[in-house]
Amino acid sequence: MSPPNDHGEPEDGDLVEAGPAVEIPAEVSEAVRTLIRWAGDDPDREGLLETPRRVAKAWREYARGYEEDPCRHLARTFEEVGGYDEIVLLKDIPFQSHCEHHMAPIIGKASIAYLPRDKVVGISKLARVLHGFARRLQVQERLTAEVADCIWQHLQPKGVAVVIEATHACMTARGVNTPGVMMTTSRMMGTFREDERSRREVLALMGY
Ligand SMILES: Nc1nc2c(ncn2[C@@H]2O[C@H](COP(=O)(O)OP(=O)(O)OP(=O)(O)O)[C@@H](O)[C@H]2O)c(=O)[nH]1
Ligand SMILES: [Zn+2]
Repeated sequence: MSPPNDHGEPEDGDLVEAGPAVEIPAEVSEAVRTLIRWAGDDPDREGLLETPRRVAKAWREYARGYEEDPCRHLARTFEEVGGYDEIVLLKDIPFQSHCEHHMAPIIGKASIAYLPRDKVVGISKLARVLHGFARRLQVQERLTAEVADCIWQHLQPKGVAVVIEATHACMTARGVNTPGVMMTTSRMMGTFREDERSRREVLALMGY
């Protein structure tokens, strides 16, 4: 089953609803109705009649990252930056994802930094790359690695540092039921991995 291709603008990560043209396959509606029955309720009662459509629409949004290659946002770069050769950091970017084990929300923030070699990218693009990978079924480790690898490959910088902190609803709202606990992951590449002073500097800028 292929996702709808009616998105065009706005781009991935923008806070909009899936468009009205979204067609919901009968098998998706039926799957949600089955889940409602499994949960112990009646999918034909009035309050739940529209729920399969709403859930399907919501999942088109949660899974928008599958509709594109998030690294495409790094295609447009700038070389004229007045000789700037220090760290570029986008700090505390809020994001939402879903864990691939329980399809439960992962809610957190990411700090993304790189040390440019000969080109920089429009700063919003770092957040777009993050959202493109986050709007998929994920584990936090892979999300962290995918964002860092994408920047490393497409900007060929001297260093990349990505730190993500998130809460996992599968831990806070079920299972081990431990609210308030955060998971932290990081990926350091190039200078930030090899040079202790650079690593400390970027972590300090991020507030760690
Ligand atoms: N490493 C990692 N683990 C995750 C992530 N998201 C969820 N998990 C964990 O994935 C694990 C799945 O464990 P399973 O034993 O297969 O599933 P489960 O029986 O539902 O486990 P519990 O959550 O402990 O009830 C759990 O320990 C989750 O906390 C993530 O992003 N990274
Ligand atoms: Zn989970």
